[in-house]
Amino acid sequence: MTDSAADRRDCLLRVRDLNAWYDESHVLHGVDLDLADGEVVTLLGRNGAGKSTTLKAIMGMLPGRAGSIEIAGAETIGLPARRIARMGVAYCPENRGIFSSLTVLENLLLPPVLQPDGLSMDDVLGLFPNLRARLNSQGTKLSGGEQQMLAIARILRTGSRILLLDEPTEGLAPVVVQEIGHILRRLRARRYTILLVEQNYRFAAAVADRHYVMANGRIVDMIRGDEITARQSEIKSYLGV
Ligand SMILES: Nc1ncnc2c1ncn2[C@@H]1O[C@H](COP(=O)(O)OP(=O)(O)OP(=O)(O)O)[C@@H](O)[C@H]1O
Repeated sequence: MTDSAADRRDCLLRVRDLNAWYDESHVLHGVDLDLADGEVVTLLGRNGAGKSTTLKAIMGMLPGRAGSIEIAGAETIGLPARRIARMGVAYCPENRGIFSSLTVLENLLLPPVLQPDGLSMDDVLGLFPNLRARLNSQGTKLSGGEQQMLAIARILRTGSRILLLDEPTEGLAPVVVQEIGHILRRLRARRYTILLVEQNYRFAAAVADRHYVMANGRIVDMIRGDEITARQSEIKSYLGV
């Protein structure tokens, strides 16, 4: 991986030799990855490869981590999650983290606005018109797709510009997956920088600029968006599909 001063300047998120542990269990073994400002990149890989752990480590949610994670040139490896959030990083967990006893509006208002360029409520609801119609519905009444949209919408208000999204399409019907894809393309057009964990490489191909493949806690390959068709059989074998 190149590492000149110019490359580092262009890099909004730069991860080097990232190691992570759950108690005694060593799960990440030297992850290296880069995201340029405005890039959408996926982490592909089989179950247990370390994709979710990579997102959690970048967000500062794992106490056991070592290596380097730079955000816009600032080292964050020793910082707690709340400080990393203030630097403009937001994490959307696989379980979506919607509070079922709160309404859509209350869920939307929950995370604090941390950066000046957070979207207004009107902007957010413009991106997610389904949510506008359901503002007073309780979290439990939402479909899986609506919950996913709410989880993404909620972090856009905070002003974060680096979005870490863990499997946003998991368990959703194909038509809803398409809607999520449409939203991610709109966020890309607005130059959000997105690192996305995905199992569905066809979906990944439609939304991302590049793809890192993970196995056994390491990045084992990088696939450019324009290579995905030519390298399809290789990708299938990486993913075991
Ligand atoms: N809270 C935890 N405590 C202990 N081990 C964990 C924990 N979470 C994940 N692991 C282990 O860490 C490894 C990496 O898991 P991770 O969730 O990052 O994989 P993944 O690539 O995201 O796959 P999946 O899609 O299955 O979540 C796996 O071996 C998993 O069993």
